[in-house]
Amino acid sequence: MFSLWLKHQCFIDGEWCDADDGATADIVDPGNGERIGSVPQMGTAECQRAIGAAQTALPAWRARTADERARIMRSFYEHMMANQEALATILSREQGKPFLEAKGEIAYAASFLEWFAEEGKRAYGEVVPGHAADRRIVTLRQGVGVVAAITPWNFPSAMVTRKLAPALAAGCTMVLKPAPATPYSALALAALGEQAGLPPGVFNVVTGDALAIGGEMTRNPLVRKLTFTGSTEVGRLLLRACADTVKKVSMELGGNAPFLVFDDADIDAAVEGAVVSKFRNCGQTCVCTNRFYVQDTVYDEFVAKLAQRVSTLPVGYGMDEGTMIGPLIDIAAVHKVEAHLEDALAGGAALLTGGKRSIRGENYFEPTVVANVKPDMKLAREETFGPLAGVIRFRDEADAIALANDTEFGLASYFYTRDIGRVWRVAEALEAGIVGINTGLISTEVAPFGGVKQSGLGREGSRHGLDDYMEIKYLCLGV
Ligand SMILES: NC(=O)C1=CN([C@@H]2O[C@H](COP(=O)(O)OP(=O)(O)OC[C@H]3O[C@@H](n4cnc5c(N)ncnc54)[C@H](OP(=O)(O)O)[C@@H]3O)[C@@H](O)[C@H]2O)C=CC1
Ligand SMILES: O=C(O)CCCC(=O)O
Repeated sequence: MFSLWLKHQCFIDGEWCDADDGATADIVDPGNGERIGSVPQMGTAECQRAIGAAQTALPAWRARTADERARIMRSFYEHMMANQEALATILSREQGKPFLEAKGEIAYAASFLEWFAEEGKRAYGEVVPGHAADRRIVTLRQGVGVVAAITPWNFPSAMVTRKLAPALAAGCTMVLKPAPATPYSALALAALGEQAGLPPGVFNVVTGDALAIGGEMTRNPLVRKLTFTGSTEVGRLLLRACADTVKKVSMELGGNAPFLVFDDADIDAAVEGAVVSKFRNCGQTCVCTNRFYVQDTVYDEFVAKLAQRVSTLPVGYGMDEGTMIGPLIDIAAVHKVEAHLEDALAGGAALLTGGKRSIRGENYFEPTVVANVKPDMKLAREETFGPLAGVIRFRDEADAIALANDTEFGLASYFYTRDIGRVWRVAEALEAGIVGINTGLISTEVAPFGGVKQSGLGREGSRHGLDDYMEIKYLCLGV
């Protein structure tokens, strides 16, 4: 079953194909260094063909009723769930996350198809009271057209469907460039979409050179929207590149999530929430907590309990039973964690648990907790994207809010308190698109996911996620 969905070719206009020059790139399991296989290393010409195919497929896909599209999407969802274990195996092997987490990601990824299949049926327009007795005003919501998508390696399945599902529901067609480290989950989705009945050209996947493919996607006037998840740095480049053809854009960029623990919080619950929000996917999630702030009076209790809990998290290969912390994606990611830890320790932080590479292999790093962290240390200023938790003290509510907002990012934030007045005050004051209150897990297909400040533009998931793939047209009727 694993190999059935392991596709080593790209998918353009309903055909499985190689790069024009036959070039390929090897894909390696980050957990054991084994070569899984190789995929085409495509460039400008192949991407241009994929965009052409998406443009050709657009009129017929757009002309179908929402219900016809929904039936195919529902079948796509069912194919995913029927193959959940095989897809999770591919995901865990190419990305490294524990198999159970990978299974969870497949269900999460599939949920977008199910949810948007239904939401597409509710893409209502409106009748606006006219401005003159002989005029009638009506709005239509129409799909934006051909969409280009660039997705990251940390959620190789869910970040695809979170973009693909609303696009399909809106009547759009898509060309996807998955991250070079994790193409197999995306290629498996192309195969499942084909089985579910997506017509040729509606969903195309090209793997290969980021600059060549990204360049074509941003330059080509047929592409009417670019949707991207990745770093803020690359997001800025893509935004600039889209300016010449004035594309609609969605940007899910970097985060620097604060996690506040007030003195009235349930500390044990806060520790559990902290572990979930920090160590999910080995800390490689844009909504992972990056900075913990704990009120003076409960600081010692919180750090002691957190360190104790973190020291019990089993590190191991993703496919091994019981693993909760898998490998990082590559050695560069390990170096980033080490640099942040070194900077903190040099500045006087105290290591409570972890602090070194694991004996499991070179991409493995022990889950780590450091106390006495200062707000100006690297681990609190930059996204670590790894299993390193640094804990900072705060005095009072105003202090906590000021510290939390002292960043150019604004994606997720979390806080624990049992004071209902504080719940409202802090939730309103935090500069973030997402606020987890007494929970460390905020992701679901039904809620609008996205950031403020330099964490991005637009929302994914929920009814707002459909809007990002639609344009409003208004009709002015003389009667
Ligand atoms: N918001 C999020 O979910 C994510 C945030 N990050 C953050 O970014 C840091 C770096 O991770 P990284 O994987 O390098 O993320 P990047 O943002 O660099 O890459 C994300 C995707 O964009 C592609 N890309 C890069 N440059 C271009 C370009 N000029 N045109 C088109 N596509 C491009 C990459 O391909 P290629 O690799 O071939 O360059 C990859 O597929 C992480 O440590 C983390 O802090 C990373 C991943 C996800
Ligand atoms: O952008 C990311 O890092 C993926 C977020 C996964 C989620 O929805 O929680």
